[in-house]
Amino acid sequence: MSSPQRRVPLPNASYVAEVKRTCSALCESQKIQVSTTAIKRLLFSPSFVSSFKRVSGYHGLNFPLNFPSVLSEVNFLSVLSLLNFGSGYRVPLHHQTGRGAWDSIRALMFGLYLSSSTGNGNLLSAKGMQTISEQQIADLMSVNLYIEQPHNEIPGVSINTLGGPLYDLVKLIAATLQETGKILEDLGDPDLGTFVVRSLREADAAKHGADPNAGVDAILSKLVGAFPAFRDMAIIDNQPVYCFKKALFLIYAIIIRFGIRSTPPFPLPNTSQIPVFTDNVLPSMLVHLGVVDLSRSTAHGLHTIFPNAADKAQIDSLLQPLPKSHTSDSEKLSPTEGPALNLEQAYVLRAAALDACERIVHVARTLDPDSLQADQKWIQSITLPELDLWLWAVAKDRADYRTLERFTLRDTVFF
Ligand SMILES: Nc1nc2c(c(CN[C@H]3C=C[C@H](O)[C@@H]3O)cn2[C@@H]2O[C@H](COP(=O)(O)O)[C@@H](O)[C@H]2O)c(=O)[nH]1
Repeated sequence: MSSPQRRVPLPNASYVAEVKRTCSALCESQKIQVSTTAIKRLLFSPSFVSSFKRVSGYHGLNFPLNFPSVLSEVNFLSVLSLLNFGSGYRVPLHHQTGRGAWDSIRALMFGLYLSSSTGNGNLLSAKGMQTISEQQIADLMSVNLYIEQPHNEIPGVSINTLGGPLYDLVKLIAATLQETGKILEDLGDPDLGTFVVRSLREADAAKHGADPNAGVDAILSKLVGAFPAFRDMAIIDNQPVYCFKKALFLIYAIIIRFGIRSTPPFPLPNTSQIPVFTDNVLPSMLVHLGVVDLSRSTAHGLHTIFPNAADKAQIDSLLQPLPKSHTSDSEKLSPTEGPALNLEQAYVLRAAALDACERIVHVARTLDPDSLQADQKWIQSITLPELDLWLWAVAKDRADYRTLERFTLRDTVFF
């Protein structure tokens, strides 16, 4: 069988348009349904209305680190985005460290940054990224790379050997750092931040016409063109699909941090139409909240993966407001493993989530203003990144949401 990720052509110049078009087309050909009724049920639900502003307002990208320069912070955010994967290892990570994928990668980034400032050489430079060992990564993430296995010859005796899912994750991280560091070095760039700042400047210089996505297109094409770890795309049933979650996240992280300044240190692209950063959380939540309907999507067996998802009573209960006794910290249950998918299934679901978010924002924007009460008017102006953050963060915000299963895919560096 040919790999879905081999021989995928890069999009033509309109990266953003191609992301949106290919995700929508795949959603449609896979018979995934997103109805306006289901979208409105979410938008006007007590859960959404009562938590949207609070939950989508905290982006969590202000790090308590004393960056010596703007470039150093851009580099930090860029490498963080490069490593923003590992969702398939959430359960073993929680089991060993009490943290999920995102918090584990953040811990790793802190560790790499802080050890770089103690005279060990800059581990976040192109050269440094190539020197980091698997053991160093494991230590900084507080994961144990050894598993106990029964001794081959001596019954009753077990030995510790390298292995297990977290060893696989650490290998993926090490390989991603090494590969990216090597490419940067070959390009003559001292670090990823330098590459990103140059791309921002070149995107600005090349800006022409009225296309609001021209800037994001230009930066995406540079990141995706240069680094395999950003080439988040596949061919599913002969259709190309482009998600580019980490590259889009990187661009938006820069906007969040530097867009608030009256004079940003470098030109920033227009991100008003930036697609959501589609991972495993977004599609899983949209299925549980009754927006993405998989019941007719039989080609890749998606109709069976979340058996309770179409249960009306469950959807109704999830759309109720957060019960007072169940605030975020009251219960930190260890998550349970959701359905393990293959690459094709995962791309179809991620594409569906990306397209569903486009539709949600479109429905919100086109609500009849006369039908809205004064305290509902804000719904019309929700943005894609706010919706992304709400879906991602609300999944951790309520005890009942925390128990909802997310699908998993291991062995990927894309989400
Ligand atoms: N769509 C979307 N996906 C996101 C994020 C983030 C980071 N969010 C923080 C950073 C900026 C935001 O403003 C948030 O404060 C991580 N992930 C994905 O989740 C995956 C699961 O992780 P966990 O549940 O920990 O195991 C992780 O591998 C990664 O693929 C996001 O924002 N949107």
